[in-house]
Amino acid sequence: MNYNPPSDVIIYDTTLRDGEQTPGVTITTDEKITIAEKLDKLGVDVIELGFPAASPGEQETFKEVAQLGFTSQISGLARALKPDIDKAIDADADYIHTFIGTSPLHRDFKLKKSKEEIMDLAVNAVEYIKDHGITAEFSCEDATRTELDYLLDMYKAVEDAGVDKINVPDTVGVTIPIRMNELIGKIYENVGVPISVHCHNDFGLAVANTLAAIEAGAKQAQCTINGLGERAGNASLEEIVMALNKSYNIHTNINHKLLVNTSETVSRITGVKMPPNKAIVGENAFAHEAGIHVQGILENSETYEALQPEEVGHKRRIVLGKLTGANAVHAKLDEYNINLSDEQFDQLLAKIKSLGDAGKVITDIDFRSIAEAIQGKPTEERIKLLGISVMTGDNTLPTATVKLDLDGTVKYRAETGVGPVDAALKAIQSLVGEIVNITLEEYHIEAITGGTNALGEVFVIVVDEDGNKATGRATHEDIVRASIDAIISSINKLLMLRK
Ligand SMILES: CC(=O)SCCNC(=O)CCNC(=O)[C@H](O)C(C)(C)COP(=O)(O)OP(=O)(O)OC[C@H]1O[C@@H](n2cnc3c(N)ncnc32)[C@H](O)[C@@H]1OP(=O)(O)O
Ligand SMILES: CC(C)C(=O)C(=O)O
Repeated sequence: MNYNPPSDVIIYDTTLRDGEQTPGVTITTDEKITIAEKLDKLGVDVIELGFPAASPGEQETFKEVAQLGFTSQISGLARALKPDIDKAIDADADYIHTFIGTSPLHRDFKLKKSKEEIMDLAVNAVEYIKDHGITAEFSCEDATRTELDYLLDMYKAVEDAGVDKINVPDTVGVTIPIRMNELIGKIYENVGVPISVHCHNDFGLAVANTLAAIEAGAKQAQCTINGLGERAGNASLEEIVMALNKSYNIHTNINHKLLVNTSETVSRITGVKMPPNKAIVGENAFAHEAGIHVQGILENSETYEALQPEEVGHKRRIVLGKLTGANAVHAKLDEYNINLSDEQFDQLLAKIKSLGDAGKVITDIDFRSIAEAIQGKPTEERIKLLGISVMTGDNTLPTATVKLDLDGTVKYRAETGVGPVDAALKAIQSLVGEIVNITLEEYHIEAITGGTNALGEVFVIVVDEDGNKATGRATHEDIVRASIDAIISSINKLLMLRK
């Protein structure tokens, strides 16, 4: 095994190029600017902004963003063809990443060119970039499926042509860490310029392969925020950077505290939601439910956390459910300054367990309202439903009129929506907007008896502008009414916080 890790690693972010190749994702100029600003603040060394030859619009966007004067270098991808490189130069790229497929599959089926022809294209491309005084990075596309001798010859040829950095892509994510380590070790022995890697995640090994390459001497990691990219994506920037920091003590210029915020921005703009269990940035990355874990965390968070949430701009969450233990409940009661007798405490723990057994979600606000109900405190309802009327049908715009008692004042609002429930929700949102801004995070409806007069049970989770969540549940023969009752009950719980 090769072990020549550098003391610091260059982060080359390709969220705006390979990340934009995520099926279904397109990023407008303004959105590219927003993401590029975040990446620049995050401290990435190079931003691969796009492929200027792809279209006039892509070239214009590239030019606009490249002129914003970021600290990060701005790179453009180009085939090993002069017209592509010219488009990148005309778009003001200060760095050009050029590439050509080198594996037998790419040579014979895609490019239909000999090894020599491909080498000539690569050398000419690098020389052309360097003649323009621009930083040149060169990739042998599908490097991990290319014959080793030919691969080394290619990299040596572009080194002679003056390339600044070579990149080793595992284009279809087929390699494994030990092979990546061997490959980079061989390139490191034979080529003098800094080595970069670009790993795809087809077998879930992109980050492991990137780290294996760095162990063998790679100086740069190409990666994306949230692991976005073609097919199963690329190596995730946040995972690489934190593994380098924590497990290898290798420095990057990344400001770790901005990782979660950057991830959220990219997720919102691209519409690609992170699974809750995504490392570093997922909603559950620092969430704990099991009683034994929570007790450990409360004593010393390192018992069950490899890093502190604050280090990456995240927050720790203690989640309540059937696996909750007494220590967690004590901690929550302390947090909310609620004093219970031993008997009340046992009732509360039993209630949490029974809700958990029934598969119910228990937010912190639900917890507070259950604890206060056990204390015998009357639940204050700042919002009361006084009446609703809905109009819907084939040729009618669904409309709902809602009449509420809001802190003692009677208010009405009519709104339209895609259906009566949507219209009613909009009317409620607008009525309560002066005291709380709510969004509906989850909505489920279930028929709990049979027939057309079945009882419908509606379950909702609403979120306020500070991210506080409350659940609401209501049952009624009329599903519009059940929906409104559930939403109002959840808003009343949220408003408890503002007492
Ligand atoms: C692994 C990666 O992620 S690679 C980057 C992928 N990104 C993109 O493809 C960017 C978006 N692409 C596009 O807009 C278009 O494909 C363009 C503008 C680049 C090219 O469009 P077209 O000229 O219409 O060609 P098309 O896409 O159909 O085919 C690609 C051509 O480039 C050739 N080619 C592919 N890669 C390279 C390369 N690195 N260097 C030189 N030629 C190449 C192919 O052999 C094919 O040649 P042909 O036109 O003689 O058949
Ligand atoms: C252009 C190269 C680096 C690429 O995206 C790949 O091979 O996956």
